[in-house]
Amino acid sequence: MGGDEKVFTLAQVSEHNSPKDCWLVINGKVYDATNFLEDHPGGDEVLLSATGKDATDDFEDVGHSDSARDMMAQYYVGEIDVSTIPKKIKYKPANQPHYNQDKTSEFIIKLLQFLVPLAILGLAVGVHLYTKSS
Ligand code: HEM
Repeated sequence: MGGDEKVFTLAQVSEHNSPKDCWLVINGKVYDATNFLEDHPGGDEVLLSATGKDATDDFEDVGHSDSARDMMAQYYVGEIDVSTIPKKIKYKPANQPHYNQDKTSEFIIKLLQFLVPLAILGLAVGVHLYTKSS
């Protein structure tokens, strides 16, 4: 590129957010998809809802084909000033309480699962022997 490409801010791109004027930001580039809206195999609604933001993730999530990527060149209008795109908020999971670290209760349950049937069996044998002898 000769360095003469237009650089738009996200605010400028965001103004083009209607079916008659639809611009998209994908992989740092700005596309005027207005004439493509009707022909887009994924429908015009997804494209319109992808305006006013960095649509890279939405675009990539679909897993567009190489031919779809080749088509993009004809809609290219310039670059996005990346400093105007809000930084992605990384999801940071809250510190989870380390539950059940104490394995003692688990061990006692296992022990009981073994001992209780044994005790019942022992009791049954005891009762049997007792009733037989008396
Ligand atoms: C200028 C930009 C775009 C072009 C040239 C384009 C082109 C295409 C093409 C050719 C297909 C057919 C399947 C394929 O070949 O991969 C397609 C499908 C699709 N596109 Fe796009 N697309 C663009 C942007 C977007 C964006 C930003 C989104 C999401 C917000 C999107 C969502 C979809 C969906 C949901 C499908 C349908 C997938 C399916 O039903 O199998 N596209 N697109």
